[in-house]
Amino acid sequence: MIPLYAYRDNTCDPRKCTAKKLAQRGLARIVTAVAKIPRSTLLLDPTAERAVSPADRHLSSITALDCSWEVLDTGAVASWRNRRALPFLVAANPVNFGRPFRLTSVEAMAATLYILGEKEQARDILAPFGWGLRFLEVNADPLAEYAQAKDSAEVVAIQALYM
Ligand SMILES: C[S@@+](CC[C@H](N)C(=O)[O-])C[C@H]1O[C@@H](n2cnc3c(N)ncnc32)[C@H](O)[C@@H]1O
Repeated sequence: MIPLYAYRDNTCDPRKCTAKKLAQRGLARIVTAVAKIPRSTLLLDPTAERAVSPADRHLSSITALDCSWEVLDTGAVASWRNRRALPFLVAANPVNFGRPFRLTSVEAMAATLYILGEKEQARDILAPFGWGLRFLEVNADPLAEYAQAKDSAEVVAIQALYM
């Protein structure tokens, strides 16, 4: 099991916040200050240059930046070493259904867990959401391929086949 964190700045609607729901169930831990984000974590940053890949298996935890897309500013975490973007995957959540790359925090964390080989944990965190397991169904083919890749470069090459 890989520990999950979400940095929350309270800019997203708390009623729809997927990270908050995970924390309420003990499936993730919320941090409210950038300085409290573990330095060794795999930080989910859509603007990062490197893609998540099985080569990240050694990293100690996964952290999502759980804020509104409108205010997402990754400048404050630019110095974190292990920032990663997810490769092409489509959202299954009702707000952005079918939209590539724009995932909720729980979808992003589940995709990362799946690529790192923690498939059961990925299912466990998606299960509390009505649409959650649909995310794994609609992305079954790319997720299976990304999980077999050697490194970030191979993940990026596979992603090109889906775009
Ligand atoms: C912008 S927040 C939106 C949170 C949303 N309100 C919720 O309740 O889940 C989504 C976060 O998930 C992660 N994420 C989503 N899509 C991603 C992608 N394509 N690559 C890397 N991280 C991603 C990032 O940490 C991003 O900041």
